[in-house]
This record gives sequence, structure tokens and C-alpha cells, in this order.
Amino acid sequence: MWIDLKNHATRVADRRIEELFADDSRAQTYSTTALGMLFDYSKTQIDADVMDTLIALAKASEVEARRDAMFRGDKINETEGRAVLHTALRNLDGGAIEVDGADVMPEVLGTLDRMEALAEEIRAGDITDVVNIGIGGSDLGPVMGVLALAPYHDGPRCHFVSNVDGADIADTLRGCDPEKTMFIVASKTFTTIETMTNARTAKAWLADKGVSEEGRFVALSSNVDGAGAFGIPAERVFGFEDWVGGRYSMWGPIGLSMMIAIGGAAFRAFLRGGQAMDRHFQAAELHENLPVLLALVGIWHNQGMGYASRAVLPYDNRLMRLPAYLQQLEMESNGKGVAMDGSDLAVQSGPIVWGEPGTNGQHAFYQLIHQGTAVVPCEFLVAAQGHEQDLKHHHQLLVANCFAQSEALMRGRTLDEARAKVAGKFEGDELERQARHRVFPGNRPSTTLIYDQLDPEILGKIIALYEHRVFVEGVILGINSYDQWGVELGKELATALGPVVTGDASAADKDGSTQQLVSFFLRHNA
Ligand SMILES: O=P(O)(O)OC[C@H]1O[C@H](O)[C@H](O)[C@@H](O)[C@@H]1O
Repeated sequence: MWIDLKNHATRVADRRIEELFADDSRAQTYSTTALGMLFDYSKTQIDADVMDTLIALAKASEVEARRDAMFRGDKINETEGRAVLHTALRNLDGGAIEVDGADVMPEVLGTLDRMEALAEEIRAGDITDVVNIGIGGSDLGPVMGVLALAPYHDGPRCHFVSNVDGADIADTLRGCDPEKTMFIVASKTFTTIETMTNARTAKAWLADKGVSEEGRFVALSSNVDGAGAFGIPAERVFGFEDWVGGRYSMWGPIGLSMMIAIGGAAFRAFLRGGQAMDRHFQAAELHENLPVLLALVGIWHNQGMGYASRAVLPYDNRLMRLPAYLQQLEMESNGKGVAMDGSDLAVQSGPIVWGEPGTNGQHAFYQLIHQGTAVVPCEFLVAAQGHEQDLKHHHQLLVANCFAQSEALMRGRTLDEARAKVAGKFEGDELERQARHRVFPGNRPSTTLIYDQLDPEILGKIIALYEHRVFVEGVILGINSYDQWGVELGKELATALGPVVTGDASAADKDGSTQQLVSFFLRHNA
């Protein structure tokens, strides 16, 4: 079937996307509306035959059976022998979900209640600044979510320290009052070197300012003993199980900073949005199923057409960190060259994901998207409504720009049109030369996800949509989306280099380049 997809790519190579709109019903056929959002993928080369092949691929890889196995709590993370149940964290009114014969829901809902009690206590108290110390999945979700929901933010200020670069925590703490600051140490394993280093620095900062650390630390972790050893009492530890992957964890304790920012009710609305997407994913037919469609469009562009990257372009400034969040979610999940059974992957692994909010990106890298030689499929996101009622004209301009970009990418500008643009300014060969620089090849694919307004519930739907998209893509590619062995080697080598950069061990066994870097560092590091 992969060969069929490649054959379709060859078949459509010389076709113009805009010509497909000769079919009046194209926009409706190649779009789906569900849960208050419209996903339009009609500005792509996908036609009925391509769709048939994509759906056949999904069926052949048993997406539906794998999906049901995930929701049921089967151990589909086969390399780590774990269930994959981040969906249980948003199963607000759902029934029992069993792992190894025990219902996990009482614990999940109990932890949520405890989180809410603490969040409301903090929101009502004297704390002005909350610093979440975590990295990767223990950082990117709440960072993205707190920014996204700024209009709902009525709790203390939230800061996020992730980098082991001392600049991060130093710059953050500079603006904080030690008497009114609390720290959330967010780490699933409670062993991550960056987080542990920053957490110890936070402790030292309080001690240095003469403030007791009592009541100032909360831990979010599946390693309750590790948190205890760090000095955080069990009643201030919010645990979660190994069936919640780090990059899928913002729905549970890792979302505490977000809950403190927006309050328990708004956080539950976020969970409800995620749960609504779960139900849609479980019930909708494949060709009307939003996560399935997003995955299939991605597979068409990456494994079918051979486009190596995908730009995520939110025309929603508060989704500023969504591309960074998706980089971890997608690339750590599906950036793998080995299939579940240990064989080499038969096709290209998941794409490079990157992006920035519009309209800013337009004034930066869109040049390449429009005229560069590599085709970059673009994924636009935009809200029908902004929150700034007094600034409606801003929102109208924002939306006009978003729609204009997908139109421009598809239509392009021919040489004749470019000549007409410069006629009168230049003549002869110079006119020709100048015109060529103003040609846009067009025929560049994009999709648009438009939703009502970026409120907590819609954010929940969008994030769950992307999670399930990753799952479907992983199943079709034959990947285990839930491990991340590819991050280990660098960690091991960094540990080994620790004593080398302190001058306590020799770099003699290292390659010439590493030796040279160490030597420069030691000479310049006073
Ligand atoms: O939450 P932690 O255990 O501290 O892990 C933080 C992050 O580090 C790891 O290296 C993984 O690549 C991420 O998936 C994880 O989210």
C-alpha cells in the first residue's frame, strides 16, 4: 500500500491543487466539522483515490483496534511494558479503567481533587509567584497552556524554569519575592539532572534569603520516594503512574501550575475538552475522524509526497508555544527508525515539526515557504473570535492574513502575472529578470483548523486532537510512539563528561573534536 501512495504522488505531480476546485463540492468533501471546529484539508493534492489508499493504510494497520486497546489500558507501549492511559486523566465522568485488574479512576479523581484543593488554597493566599521547575514533558505543556489561556489567568504569576543553564533560574528569581514565592518541582522520574539541579538551587535561594522552605515546595512525580528524599512531604506530592507518558502528562498533576493560574473550574473545562475529543476519536468513522484525518494528511505529505517537514502556524498569538510543545509531542513520539518488532522502519519516520505564530512568521521565514525549493506543508490554526472585544479590527486583520496565506500558497503567481506587476518599471531583459524574482510557484499544500475561541475547553480539544494524531501516525508507521530511547545516549555521555569539564578527568579517550572543545573550554573558563 505504501507503493500505492508513492504512485499517487507521481500521478498528481503535475497537477495544480486549485484546479481541483472545479469540483464545487471539494471544500465540503475534504473537510470535517466536529466539536465546534472545522478542519479544512481541501487545499492539498488529496483526491478520492489518495483518500482510499490512506484509509486502507489505516485499516490495514488496525488503527481502530489499536485505539480501543489504548483506551482499554492494554500495554501498548511494548518496549517498556506499559499501558498508555493519559486519557484516564480526563475521564471526568467516565467509567472504570483497569490496569492489571485494578480500576485506576478513584486514584486519578482523588488526585485531581487534592490538586484543586491546593490550587484554590494558593490562589486565595499570599503567594504571588509560582515557579514550575521541570523540563520536556514536565514543562512544555503547562508553559504552552498558561500562555494560551492568559485571558482566564486570575491566580498568582506563573514562571517556568527548565534549562540547566543557570541563566534561566537566575533571571526568573530576580523578579520574585522570596517571602511570597513557591516552587513546583515537576519531574515524572524525579531524577532528571536539569530539574534536580534547578530544584536544589531554588532551595539554596530560599536559604540564602533566610526564608524557611517549609510549605514552599510541591512535587509532581511518579517517584514519591525520590520527592521525599528531596524533603517534600508526601501530602505535598502529587503522584501519577507510569502509564502517563511525560509528553502526554499536562492533564494530571503536571498541569498544577496551569490549575493555579486559571483555577480548578477552568482546568476541569480543559479536561472536558480533551475528553470530548477522546469520545470523538473513539466513535467517529475514519473519514470523519479529526485525529485520523490530521494523521492521514500528514502521512500523505511526508511518506507520500516526500515533504520532510511541516510548519505549524497558529494565527493565535497565545498559541505561541504550541509549535515547541508539538515538537516534543510529535518528534519524540514518532521520530524513530525502528518499528515495534525491532525491524528497520519501512518508510520515513515522522516529519520535522516547526513553526511560529502568524502574522510574525510572515515577516520572517515565509519567504522560504513561498519561494524556497523545498515544499513545506503548512498547518494553520485560527480562532473565529478573539478575546479582545474592543480590538475586533485586529482580529479581522489577523484572520484575513491567515486565509490569504493558504490562498497564496496554493495559487502562487505566474510569470505572466509577475511581468504585469513590473511592466512600466523595467524593460526588455531587465523586465524579464525582475519578473522571475516575483514568481510564486504556488501549488503548495496547507490545511486550516478553525475553531470558535481559544477557551480552556477548545484548548483541551486541540491538544487531545494532536495527541491522537500522533498515535494514529505511529500505528500506521508501525512505531511505538510512547518510548524515547533516542534521548538516552546524550544523557549518558553528558554524565561521563561531567568530571572532564571540571578538570577532574582526562579527555584523552575522546575524539579530536571533543578534546579540542574541552581544551578551549578549560583555558577560557576561569
Ligand atoms: O519528567 P521528567 O522525568 O523529569 O522527564 C523530563 C523529560 O526528560 C526526558 O529526557 C524525556 O526526553 C522527556 O520525555 C521527559 O518529559
